Amino acid sequence: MSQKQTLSFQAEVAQLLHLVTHSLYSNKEIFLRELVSNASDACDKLRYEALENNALYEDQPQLEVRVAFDKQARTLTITDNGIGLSQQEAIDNLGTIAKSGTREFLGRMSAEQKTSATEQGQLIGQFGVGFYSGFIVADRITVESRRAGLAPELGVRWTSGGTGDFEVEQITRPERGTSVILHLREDAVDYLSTWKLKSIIGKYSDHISLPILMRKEEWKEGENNQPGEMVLTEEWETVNQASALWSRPKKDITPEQYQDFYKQISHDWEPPLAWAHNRVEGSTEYTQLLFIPAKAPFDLWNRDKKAGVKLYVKRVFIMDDAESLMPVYLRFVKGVIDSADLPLNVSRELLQESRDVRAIREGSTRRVLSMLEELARLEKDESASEEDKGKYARFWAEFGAVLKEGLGEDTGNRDRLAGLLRFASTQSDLPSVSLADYKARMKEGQKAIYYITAETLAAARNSPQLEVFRKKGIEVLLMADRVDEWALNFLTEFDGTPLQSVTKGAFDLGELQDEAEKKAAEDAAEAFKPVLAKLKEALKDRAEDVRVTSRLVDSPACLVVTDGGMSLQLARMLKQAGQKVPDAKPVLEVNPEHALVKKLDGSVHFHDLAHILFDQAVLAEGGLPEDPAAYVKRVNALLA
Ligand SMILES: Nc1ncnc2c1ncn2[C@@H]1O[C@H](COP(=O)(O)OP(=O)(O)OP(=O)(O)O)[C@@H](O)[C@H]1O
Repeated sequence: MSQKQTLSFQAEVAQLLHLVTHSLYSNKEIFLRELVSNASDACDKLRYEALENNALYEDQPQLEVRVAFDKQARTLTITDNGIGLSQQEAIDNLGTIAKSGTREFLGRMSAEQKTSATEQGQLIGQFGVGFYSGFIVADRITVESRRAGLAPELGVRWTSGGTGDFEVEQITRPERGTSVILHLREDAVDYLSTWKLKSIIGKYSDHISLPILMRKEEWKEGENNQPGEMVLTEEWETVNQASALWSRPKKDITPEQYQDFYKQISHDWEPPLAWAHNRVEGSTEYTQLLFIPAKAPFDLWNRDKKAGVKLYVKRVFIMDDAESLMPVYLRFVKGVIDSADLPLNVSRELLQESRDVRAIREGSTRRVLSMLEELARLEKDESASEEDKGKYARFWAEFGAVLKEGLGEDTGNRDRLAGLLRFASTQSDLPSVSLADYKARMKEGQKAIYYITAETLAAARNSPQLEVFRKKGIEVLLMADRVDEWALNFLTEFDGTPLQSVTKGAFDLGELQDEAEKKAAEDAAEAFKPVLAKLKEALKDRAEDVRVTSRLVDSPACLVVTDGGMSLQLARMLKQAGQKVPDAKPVLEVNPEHALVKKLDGSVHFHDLAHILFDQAVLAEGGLPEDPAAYVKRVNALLA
């Protein structure tokens, strides 16, 4: 390519650019953080590639980022001597967005048009606009670059006004690496100031492990009675600390620095809920700096998304999607792990097999669980601030459902995870009941932790199955997260007490029922036998069994499944997702005390009533009658 080419942005980029320039107004300065971060990534990449090919350093082994401005030309330029871009890479990387979930994100942004610009800005910030954030302050961006290892003539100039298209052409560029030249908008000229730029770099990029250089300024006395001013000299000075934050001693780092670092690596605008910074010694040595965010990212449910923990080896960046470092159910954790033992050229395959990596992963998982346990402890700590007390509830609201995946995924830590669970219950509208709280409130003689799963909390709360529990004042945990049913399969007991679904298995409150109640139930069952036999016959295609129950108080009937069977709700969910579900019939339980059930005996409508009972039990449980029209017909026949 020697000719200038004009190319169109991928549709998503054009959309994103529009959002960027319209929503990020209130937090303009982040553009510098993004561009410096890209420059630093480019240097990391060079260092990593150079492990195999030292020649890539050419004659410049000292990696650095330079920030310079030109008041006359109204430009701000960020230059790095990192890996650089080939022409094709410039077209591919600066014209498209490779991130997974982009389309969903943009869809959501347009769906949330009504939210305030600030909120939109936060969402975009989280998404990470990266390079394109330059257009917040620039009405034109020129990128000049040459990839390390390519001849000087194979440089590239990319330029765009940030609307529909961009131009690329071949240039000669002796220096390796990239310059991003921002042609500032009129309202962004205050960035043409050493003081301003230094303060932004200090705020966001201090920890970047490369030196960030700016030209030194000097005071120059005015001549001919003119006032003096600061002028730029030819000398460059380092304006950041240039030492990786995590490699500094804890005592030298302020909470603000931790928070700023977190914002830098996560693109989050909110400070994290908690962090842990430790040097782990022993057979495997590494440093971990891990953060728990306060807000879930837009793609939390994408289990394939990039993990949030970056891997470094002796402060050299290795990779940032090292899922081997964190289990999937902790995919919301952000941070850095810096190993002292792994080889620098560690490959993905090696990562998966390495004993060191396994030790790091286990250690980091335990560390995250400790952080969460500490937040949970603060909830009940009288001396904690209101903010600290509320942190675990905030965490749970954002990430609770993800953490539950761990019950199935991480058997080794199941007990600790169980301690972190929180639920709504018949005694608490808020999802704030822990299994330990529940146990402490159990009735005398109560042998199990009772729970119910349903499609919504309201459906769970109003389920007929809870009637007798209410009557007896026994608490039942209410669950309506999609993962609950699956996750609870893995948790059969807590601290020696079994968990029991109130919709599964035969009803047995054990010692919670007194002898008289048991006797009355047995008598009723005995007296009801002939009717049961008829019901079984009438419903033989739909119900596995029909039996008398004392779990109901106000409702005539309900459906249950056998112990260990799949709940009707899960079966429905799987069917909706197009999965095969074993065809198991539920058990119909009837309340012999209910007027409608009493009416059955000797009724001329016996057959219709039997089916209505069954269909109503389906409805009450959140499902639909198999044949809704037939149901309506039967009810109408009785009403007429
Ligand atoms: N200074 C640079 N040197 C080399 N390549 C760069 C530079 N800046 C950007 N790029 C390339 O452009 C791509 C897009 O950059 P952008 O900042 O939009 O996203 P990203 O860096 O991949 O994602 P994120 O900002 O969320 O980390 C980068 O992945 C990189 O390949």
